[in-house]
Amino acid sequence: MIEIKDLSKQYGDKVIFKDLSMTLKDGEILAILGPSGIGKTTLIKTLTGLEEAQSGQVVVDGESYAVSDPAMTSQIGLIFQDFNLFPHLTVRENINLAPMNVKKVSRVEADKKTDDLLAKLGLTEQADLYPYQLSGGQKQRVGIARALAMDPQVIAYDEPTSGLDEKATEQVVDIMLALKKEGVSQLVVTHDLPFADKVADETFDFEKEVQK
Ligand SMILES: Nc1ncnc2c1ncn2[C@@H]1O[C@H](COP(=O)(O)OP(=O)(O)OP(=O)(O)O)[C@@H](O)[C@H]1O
Repeated sequence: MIEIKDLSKQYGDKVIFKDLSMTLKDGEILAILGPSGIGKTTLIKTLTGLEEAQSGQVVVDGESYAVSDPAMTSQIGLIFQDFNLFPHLTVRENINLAPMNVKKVSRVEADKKTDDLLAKLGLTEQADLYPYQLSGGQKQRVGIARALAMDPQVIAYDEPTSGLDEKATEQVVDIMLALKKEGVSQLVVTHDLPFADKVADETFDFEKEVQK
């Protein structure tokens, strides 16, 4: 279980959210809903260490961390809205990169895990292609494989269906539900309500819950 407690973030004088708290249960999909510009992406960025919060704690399985503690942020795998794949690396190299560079896993071991993830996500044939050779849905799935390669406690998605057609959106739904079956906890920022309806166990309405 992940508990986010009293998280506050401002950019300069502008308060984005104050004393925000939420709980993500094991194996649950929590959808964070709210209008554009309200601070959903900022929340995901503070939880993954891309933005510093003013204050807040995150309790992971009973252990409490300051929100910016890399020991916590490294447990959350982020899937970016615009995929953020490295354009000069193949699909395989994109997925292998963090396990090899950060976790110091051998290439043989990294390749083995990457092959498993590619098979699971229906990307085996794309292993040696570059991002520009992929569809939007395939790029999204590479982003998911890249996050999963680091064995995170939680997967966080920022608007995973934006720019995807219906079929690619359905594939994201299927992947998220399959990961849920495996017990992966997932956090998803979205303003795609039909999509949220399909995947979410719980919703967090930013507008209602967040004080400024
Ligand atoms: N680096 C920054 N410096 C200053 N203000 C910022 C910065 N990043 C975001 N903001 C502001 O913070 C607010 C929240 O932005 P955020 O991107 O988190 O919204 P959002 O809810 O994710 O919106 P969207 O659904 O459009 O992505 C916005 O008013 C935005 O202008």
